[in-house]
Amino acid sequence: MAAAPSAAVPTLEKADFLKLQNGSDIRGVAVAGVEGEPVNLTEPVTEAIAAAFAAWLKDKKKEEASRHLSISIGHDSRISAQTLQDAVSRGISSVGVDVIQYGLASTPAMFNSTLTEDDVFLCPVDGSIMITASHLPYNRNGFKFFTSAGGLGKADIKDILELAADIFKNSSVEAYARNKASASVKRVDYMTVYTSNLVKAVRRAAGNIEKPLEGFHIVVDAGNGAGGFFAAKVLEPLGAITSGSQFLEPDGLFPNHIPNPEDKVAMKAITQAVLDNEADLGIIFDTDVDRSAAVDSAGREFNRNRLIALMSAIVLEEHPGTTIVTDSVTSDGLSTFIEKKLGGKHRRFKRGYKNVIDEAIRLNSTGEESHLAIETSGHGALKENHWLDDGAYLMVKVLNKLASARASGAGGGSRVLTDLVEGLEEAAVAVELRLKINQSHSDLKGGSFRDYGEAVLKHLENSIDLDPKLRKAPVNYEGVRVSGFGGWFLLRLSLHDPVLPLNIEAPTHNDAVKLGLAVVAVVKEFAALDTSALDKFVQVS
Ligand SMILES: O=P(O)(O)OC[C@H]1O[C@H](O)[C@H](O)[C@@H](O)[C@@H]1O
Repeated sequence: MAAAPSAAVPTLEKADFLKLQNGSDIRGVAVAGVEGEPVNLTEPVTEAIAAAFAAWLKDKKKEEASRHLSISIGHDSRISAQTLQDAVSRGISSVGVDVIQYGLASTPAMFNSTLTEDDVFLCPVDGSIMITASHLPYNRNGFKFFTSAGGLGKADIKDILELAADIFKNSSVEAYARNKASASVKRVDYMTVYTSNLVKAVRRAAGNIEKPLEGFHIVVDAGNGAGGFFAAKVLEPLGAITSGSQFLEPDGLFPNHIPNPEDKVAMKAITQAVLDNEADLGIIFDTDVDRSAAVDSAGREFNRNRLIALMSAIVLEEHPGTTIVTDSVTSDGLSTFIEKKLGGKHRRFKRGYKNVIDEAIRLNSTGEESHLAIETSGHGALKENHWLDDGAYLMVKVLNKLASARASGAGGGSRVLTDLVEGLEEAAVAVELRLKINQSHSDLKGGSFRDYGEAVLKHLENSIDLDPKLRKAPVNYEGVRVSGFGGWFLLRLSLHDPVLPLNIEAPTHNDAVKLGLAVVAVVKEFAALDTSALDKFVQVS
């Protein structure tokens, strides 16, 4: 609220607000009841953050000061969604900016609302807030912010949180009431606009056929997140049968599985649904639908490297030779596939969806053409779709492929997709072990976990230089990536957590252990590092 601190609201410092930053998102605990996780995304904190975003936006748009600005708000299926939506609305209104509530929505739809030109739906909005904590547990929640230039970056989020701390401290009840009176709150069914655009995109690609998916049986698993719309509002109008789709109803306790295409249990659930229903294709989304994965009719998963291979094949058919930007944990097999089989260029960049998208945009600005930025996590953005990070749009590209293959007489089912990734070499063993840094350990000597992690990486790098069986990757943008024993490993700092994730891929468990041992030798010297996961892995049974 311009939240007037009261006796009931504890004093919060700038540092408390800054702790809510998670890269380019804001994340916190919004629901009480989990031991050791006190609520820090309270209503007053939320109001202050929303007010800060609105004030930041007003500042950016000063030259348009004569008109009322508007911000759209959407949320996923979390149980704290309603409370936070109301608090966000109050915060925005307190600065005199209009609020347009969309209700249950997807993250990409929110960004889209800053680009859509449609007066009836009060679009385009000047800014947008998605209330979500992606796949995190039910007690968390958070915010993602957009303008027509895309998602806000780390630096902007930091500015907004600093401003929120000031607003929280200094606001007066009078100013709040005055500003609020001049702002309006409206509700709009924007998801109808967004989904009809997805439907139109598939129809257009199929040569303006009304039902290009007629006869295809496609099951959707929304994991009780916000993605249930995809079955009734996208697939069915296109003619697909969607019976057997599951967990489409929003339920913020996520009773069936975590909505996360990287999660093994989630992937098993959609795979089983495809097989049980003898469907042509399965589609799964994360909670807020900016990530997705698919499963073919034989139960083969298109997630992680395989999803990237599939999307690369589709995009490289349309744009021969283009550069595919991916995150850092992608496999060697994927690089070979993109470069040798598909004739594209692979830029293995850093982890983080914003990092890969920004890198693709940067490459284009330097004259290197790139049409796809995608992470193993299932985040993916295409140039043709305004670099919008959209799991649903990735699936639209997959549907286009199915429809066009059938139109050109190819056999039915998802065979065409399976064929597209033929030749992708996959390691028999692929693991991710996450080594925690104990931040209160004396070995940190008062320094930050980042400095400590960097010291581990430096030491590892030096030790690799001394080992003739190991070879450092000649081009690498994050952490230490090393080849050897027919495989590779990457040790890097987590984007947000005091953790060093270690990815290992190798042809056999034995080879993977040999790679793991090269890391063990180094990390053992760092007492604040919890190496138990790695120790367990290298103990060959
Ligand atoms: O660095 P990590 O801890 O593995 O996390 C990396 C992940 O962080 C967030 O979830 C981002 O949304 C992802 O884009 C990113 O891949």
